[in-house]
Amino acid sequence: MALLPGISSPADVRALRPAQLESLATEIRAFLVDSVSRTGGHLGPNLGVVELTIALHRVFESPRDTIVFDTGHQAYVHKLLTGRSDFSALRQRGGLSGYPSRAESEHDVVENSHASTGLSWADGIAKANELRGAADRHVAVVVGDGALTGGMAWEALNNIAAGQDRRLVIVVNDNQRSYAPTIGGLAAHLTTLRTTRSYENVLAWGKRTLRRSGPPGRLAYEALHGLKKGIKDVVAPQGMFEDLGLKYVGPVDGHDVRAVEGALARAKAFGGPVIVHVITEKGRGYTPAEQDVSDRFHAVGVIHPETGLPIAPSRFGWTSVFADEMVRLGHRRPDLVAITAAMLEPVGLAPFTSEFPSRVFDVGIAEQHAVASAAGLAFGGMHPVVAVYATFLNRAFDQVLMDVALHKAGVTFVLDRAGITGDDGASHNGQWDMSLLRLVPGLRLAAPRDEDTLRAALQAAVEVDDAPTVLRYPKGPLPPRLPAVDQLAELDVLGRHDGDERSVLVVGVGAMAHTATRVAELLAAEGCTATAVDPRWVLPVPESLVKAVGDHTCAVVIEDGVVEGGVGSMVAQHCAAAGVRTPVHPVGIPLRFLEHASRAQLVESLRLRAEDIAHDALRRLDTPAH
Ligand SMILES: Cc1ncc(C[n+]2csc(CCOP(=O)(O)OP(=O)(O)O)c2C)c(N)n1
Ligand SMILES: CC(=O)[C@@H](O)[C@H](O)COP(=O)(O)O
Ligand SMILES: [Mg+2]
Repeated sequence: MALLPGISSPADVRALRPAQLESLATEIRAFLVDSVSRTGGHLGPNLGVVELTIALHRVFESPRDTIVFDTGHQAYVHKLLTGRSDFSALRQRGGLSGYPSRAESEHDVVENSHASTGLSWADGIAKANELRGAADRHVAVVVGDGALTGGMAWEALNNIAAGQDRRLVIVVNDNQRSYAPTIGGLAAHLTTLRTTRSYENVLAWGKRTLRRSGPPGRLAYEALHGLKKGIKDVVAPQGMFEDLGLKYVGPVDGHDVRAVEGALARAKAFGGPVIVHVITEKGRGYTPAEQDVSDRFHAVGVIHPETGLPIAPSRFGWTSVFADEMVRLGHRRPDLVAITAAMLEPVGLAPFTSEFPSRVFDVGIAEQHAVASAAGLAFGGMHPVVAVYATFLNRAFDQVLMDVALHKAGVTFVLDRAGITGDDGASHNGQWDMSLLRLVPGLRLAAPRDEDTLRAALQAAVEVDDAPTVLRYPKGPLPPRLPAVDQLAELDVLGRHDGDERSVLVVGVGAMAHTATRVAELLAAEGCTATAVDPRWVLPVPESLVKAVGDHTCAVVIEDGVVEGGVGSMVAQHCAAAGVRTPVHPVGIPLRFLEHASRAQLVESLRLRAEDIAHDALRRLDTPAH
């Protein structure tokens, strides 16, 4: 009889007999493949943590004990074991979030999908437990080998090691991958730890046989055991974790649910900070994922469950244009180098890597290091292009400001997934970059509207060697080309409609230029005079844009970013400073976190569709100024 339908809480998992656990794991894997192939999601990471998550909920008593997932994309099994079995609308409005969600369950804690913060959360929770007289409660945190390459993880480990009495179990989910194989010295160290598994097996044999063969055998075993410590130090210098004062348990086969349960129970019994090193396989148990060299089905769209092939082939998108133009520029500019933070394929640097393997640096999930090292590369005479998702640049703002801009370094930042992305939830929308980066002296930011303007912006950006330059573009397929019909200084005029005295300047930032063009048409249909323009470079605000605003009775600035401090607010500020009295209305994302939904649903609910913007503009125009 199927076990999964009978699981509605961790207590049900703990009530299972050990002999039932492998069957439960098999059922969960089948569920994940069947369900996630219909909705899309992080199939590979979750297939790799089935046994681990079962063991976690058998050893720790959530929510009395706290279980934290770093990045959280691997929490589907946790959701299944904590009473959430309807994955039919995963990552869709009204359905389960693709990450932990407190609104969904008392078992969920960290909703932030930015990697490498889990250990800090765990440190804080363990300190709070101690201070609130709940020191007997345990905190377990699952952190991937990729997330461990983030600097915050090491800041946290340093602090966790200082709390020797805090009940904190760090589960290193070592599947040797971020998207691609995890890079760096840490990955190498984890590898040496993994290779000691053979010594563990020899030692286990020694324990079983030698110790049963009387005093000589016991002596032999003790010698072997001492040798093992020596060997481990030689083969796998335990120092990194143990020198930090952290006990180390492992490596453990992460797909042997009883072995993981035993290791977690031992770690829990220590009563202090312990690392449990669990060896897992991303995509485990699903051949298309296991055979996916690129990223073991890290994140898939809707796929054929039998083959793993995508139902809808991915279309030529913004990322592909960047990828292509980078290669073209790379041939022309030997000083051009590229930096990725563990997302080489997703940001489009694979073609550049194929052509110029020595000129690409994958720094791991380490955006702050990526930016500061870019300042170093620029100092050394290179022109770095740092390619990250817009939302992940947030954590490297200080490095952009103080390491790049303060030193007038010619570094180009390419921000993919800028604006509303939607289904990955609140922390993945690239909505803050323009409001943040407007504060950086000397920084120049371009928001291309189509393929031609993206190529032109990248070409121009890499020519700037005395200031940071930034390009930002959205997720997904390219919109049609949108050629200018005229020019107003450096402003591309996209549409010009003569009408009555109500003259509206409609400014489209980046991909919103397409919306702006439509808004102008709708306003013209209502008799207004309407001009749609795209400044292309929006930071600093072009003077010609301020002048164009002054030539109209009102202006609307449409951007796929936070309105607070965004381009629209800057245009209004510059107009006020220039004595231009034309009212400027910023239109964009309000100052709040967006629930997970499709981009289209969020655009509609935020009234960012052309018809909504035109309607609101008309209402303002027809409302007498008080
Ligand atoms: C700060 C930040 N940068 C980049 C990402 C994108 N990202 C999401 S998951 C992931 C790889 C995580 O690897 P790992 O921690 O080993 O987890 P696994 O998927 O292997 O279980 C990356 C780079 C992110 N979530 N946060
Ligand atoms: C958690 C994670 O992997 C994210 O970075 C996200 O899933 C990216 O999704 P896209 O690459 O599809 O935008
Ligand atoms: Mg990993």
